[in-house]
Amino acid sequence: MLKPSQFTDLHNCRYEFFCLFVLQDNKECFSDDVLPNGLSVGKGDIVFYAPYAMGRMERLWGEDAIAFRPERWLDERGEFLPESPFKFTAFQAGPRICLGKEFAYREMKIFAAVLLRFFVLALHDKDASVNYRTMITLYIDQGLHLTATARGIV
Ligand code: HEM
Repeated sequence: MLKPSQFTDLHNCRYEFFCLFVLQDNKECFSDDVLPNGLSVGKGDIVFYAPYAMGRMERLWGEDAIAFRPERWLDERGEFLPESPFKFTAFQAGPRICLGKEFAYREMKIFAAVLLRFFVLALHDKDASVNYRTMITLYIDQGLHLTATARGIV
């Protein structure tokens, strides 16, 4: 059985993953407007934003922005500290924020908890380089080959 702290760990990992590996999205302007940085946009303009780039910006996340460091989502007591969805944009923000966000997190945690409860996973080839293909959705080039060994059930 996973302890609550391990669920927190899974939650941090999800955040860290989505912060680094969501590519891009776009919006169409409903009316003429001015963005917070002073840029004017007109009705019908399409505005693209790039969570992939935002997730790597040191200005937003600090000097170690590029590092996979799930602890960054914890406060000093080790409790999960959610970030503004306008900064952590994987699920977007505002009235059209992803309706399935919590469902998606729950689903991923249950899947990971069950998988890790029954199997130990190890890289098939520890020396192989792991790269992703830059496409609309990111996936691992050539796949990530793992060896799954059943855990002894206690
Ligand atoms: C990792 C998984 C997911 C990611 C990264 C994700 C991300 C997003 C993003 C970026 C949007 C666009 C929001 C906008 O246009 O401002 C969105 C919309 C939406 N998502 Fe998700 N989503 C995920 C999973 C799910 C799941 C599992 C469901 C349903 C069970 C779901 C339901 C929706 C719905 C209904 C909308 C439209 C909301 C609206 O336009 O009002 N999503 N999602």
